[in-house]
Amino acid sequence: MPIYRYLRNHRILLVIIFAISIGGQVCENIGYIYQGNALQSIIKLDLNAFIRFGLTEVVLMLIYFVSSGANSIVQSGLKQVMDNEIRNDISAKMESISFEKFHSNNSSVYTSWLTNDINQINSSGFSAFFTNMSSVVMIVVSAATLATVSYTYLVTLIIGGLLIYFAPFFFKKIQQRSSERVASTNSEFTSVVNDSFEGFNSLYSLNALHIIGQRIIASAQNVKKVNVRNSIIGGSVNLAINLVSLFCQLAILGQTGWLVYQHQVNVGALFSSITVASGVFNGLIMLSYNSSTIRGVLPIFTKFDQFISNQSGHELTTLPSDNTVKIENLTYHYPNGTEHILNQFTYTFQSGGKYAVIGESGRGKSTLLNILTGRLTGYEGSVMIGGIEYRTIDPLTLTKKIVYLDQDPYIFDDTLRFNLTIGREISDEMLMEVLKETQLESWLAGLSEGLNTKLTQHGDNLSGGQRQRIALARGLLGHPAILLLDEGTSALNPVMANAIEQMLIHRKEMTLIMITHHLRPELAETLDDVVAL
Ligand SMILES: Nc1ncnc2c1ncn2[C@@H]1O[C@H](COP(=O)(O)OP(=O)(O)OP(=O)(O)O)[C@@H](O)[C@H]1O
Repeated sequence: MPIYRYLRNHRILLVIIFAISIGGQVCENIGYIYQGNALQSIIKLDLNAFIRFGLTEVVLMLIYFVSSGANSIVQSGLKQVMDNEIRNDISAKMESISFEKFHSNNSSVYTSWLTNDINQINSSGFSAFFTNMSSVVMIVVSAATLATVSYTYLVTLIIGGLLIYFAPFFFKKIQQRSSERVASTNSEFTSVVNDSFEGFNSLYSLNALHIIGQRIIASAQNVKKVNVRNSIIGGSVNLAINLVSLFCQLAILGQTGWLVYQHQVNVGALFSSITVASGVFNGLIMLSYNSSTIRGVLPIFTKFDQFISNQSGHELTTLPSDNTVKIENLTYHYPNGTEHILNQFTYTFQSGGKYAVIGESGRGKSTLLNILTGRLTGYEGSVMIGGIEYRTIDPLTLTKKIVYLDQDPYIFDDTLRFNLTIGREISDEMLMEVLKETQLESWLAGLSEGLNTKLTQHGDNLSGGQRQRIALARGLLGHPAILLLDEGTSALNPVMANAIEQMLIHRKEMTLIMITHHLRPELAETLDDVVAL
């Protein structure tokens, strides 16, 4: 089972938790025996023995409470560690995910994985495992305690135990389906909430902010419905187990009554036996219930594993020095679309050449750049860099050479420095140089905290032109061999746009392919070619 993958990494802590559980449980059970002895003493009117047995029981119970408390502290720390291990595993796989694979889900789905799903694994997986561990200890220690009173109890315990443990297996499939429904509805809900808030600006201008509440409430109703259904299923399983347990406890009561009647045990032992026997059955109920809860989190792991395992099998991770991009008979159609885009397009972009791509809206300009950057892979025809077919190259390797700046560059909720370096080691001198090239120098001079100025997510505290230039600056800092610009200067005034375009054109080694809707004559003159789609 996948949760054991994570538990196995912490064997020593698990042994400690197990040992504390056994110690605590032994104390609790001996405590019950002393309680029975105290009762028996008072029946015989032996006050001294009653106090002695009573006090011993109190001490034993205190030890049990302290050990339980200590155990839950250790368990809670360990659960957090394991939650983070799962998050790390998913994040690590994201480092090599293909562009298409990532976009096969809405980004809020990943948010839901790392929040809702991990919370569910924590509460229904790891917590249930620890409860199971103490249940097993409770069952074994309590059964052993009962056996010291009479071996005949063991027969009833074994039959009852099997019935209680296996009762939920009748509900296994229905429970699994219900838990899959809960996980997918939770992720849909996160997606709707995200989408509604992301659309705030558009809804605000349309005076339709009430739509946010409407969509969220409609989706929340679904969450409620599947959770209620899930609780009904869980409740039915519990009811079945509790009925079996009640039957078994009655059997133990009858058996104990018979032993007392036969003078084989005294009234004190009868009292302890019934208390300890209820411990066995409670342990069995918890074991059975939690085992089915653990099975319920399996679909979450299956979902993670399926997503993670279907990575692309491209082998090539180094590229030739020749950066000529040769396209032959290229046609693409989106998996969810019907039309053929770029019908049999053939063209060669020379290494170091400067190109503009023009064409009416919808002709496939952005699609072409997405293919050239390796983001879209399922094309027909051939695309080669330095004579090597793209299909044989790992798409992430292509991004080492090719930088693509799309129409909507993302600004992180972090400093200007981070937004430029993205964690790369780059000197301040180099940052200043690129800021000068992208005409951001005078803007930087006005920032009180300079490179350490905080930018907000999506760059809400920036103009469209500033966002474009920051994105261009961080792209140039990667020293791309090929720069693909999708309307990269559209938000700039013509003077600034011209200055930046000329700076890019003067980078001799770099191939520049830029989509533009407004090809100014002075730009067209300086280009090697204008590709019309
Ligand atoms: N993710 C997608 N799924 C399905 N169809 C898409 C997708 N993206 C684009 N298309 C379709 O592909 C066609 C080409 O789109 P593309 O964005 O490449 O055109 P474009 O020439 O860049 O347009 P624009 O100048 O308006 O940006 C369009 O008909 C568009 O509807």
